[in-house]
Amino acid sequence: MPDIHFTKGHGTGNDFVLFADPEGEIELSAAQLAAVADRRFGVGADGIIRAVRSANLDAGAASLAEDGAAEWFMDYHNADGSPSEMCGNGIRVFAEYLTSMGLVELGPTETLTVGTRAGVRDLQRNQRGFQVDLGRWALDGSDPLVRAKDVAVARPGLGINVGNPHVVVALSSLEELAAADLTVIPILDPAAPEGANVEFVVPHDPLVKDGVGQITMRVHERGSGETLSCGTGAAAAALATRHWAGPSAPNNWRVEVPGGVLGVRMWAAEDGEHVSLSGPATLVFEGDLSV
Ligand SMILES: N[C@@H](CCC[C@H](N)C(=O)O)C(=O)O
Repeated sequence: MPDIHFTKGHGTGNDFVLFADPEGEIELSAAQLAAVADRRFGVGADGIIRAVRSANLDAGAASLAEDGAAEWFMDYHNADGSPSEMCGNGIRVFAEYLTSMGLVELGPTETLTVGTRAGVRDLQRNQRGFQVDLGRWALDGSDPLVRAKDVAVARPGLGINVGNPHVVVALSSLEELAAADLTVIPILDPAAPEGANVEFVVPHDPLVKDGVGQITMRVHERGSGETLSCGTGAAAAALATRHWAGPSAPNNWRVEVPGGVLGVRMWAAEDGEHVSLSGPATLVFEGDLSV
């Protein structure tokens, strides 16, 4: 039964339990992770993040750290104990955690490279908190019909991968968005074999203000249920809205989520178009638990 010193943090209300396991000695089962994330019987969180040195990952995971390019690996699990490839809010909070715990030193203009199951990701501090390059994105062609409880008719969804899988659905008004019951898992047709995070988005009218696209979204996260924010989901929602809006749509987006505001930017890199996410990263308290 390991004793774990943890830190609780959040990014726009998407909250995490973080702990350091530099040597890679702590393997928690899905049931143990879910018990920590439980909001009544545990610490409570949307996700659990273990900080492990890439050099100490087991052989399978080590390939994901891309030959040690990143000193630290973000081992991310959802509230139900399932692993995910990537977490856009979590990786910013992870960067804040590593720096504030003195596990890495990061100058104001330096880049921190973090290993994830989706590959390595680069972060820098900015005026919002941290910016992370989520890398190349792709339409995944899944495009299921999506039915959410208390949304009158099934809607067409756009499947987008930003390191992890998303389906984005447009709703017509903020009233309709508020009425959706996202405590119930939205039904996808066809079903996604690996599951998907589902974002419901309302484009603002006018869509663009001062050159920046404006949307509001809510999300049902795979493995965690409705959360106050999802960073990769915000990126997917902005990408989907730009796709629907056509060629004149901007590359900078302001995404309102129930827990705050995130910034999304699409930009041309040597290997194709990347998408970046900016937002706050806040550490709240520390504690000890026996798992
Ligand atoms: N909240 C995260 C996404 C966490 C993982 C997701 N639930 C999945 O299973 O892919 C974010 O901020 O991106």
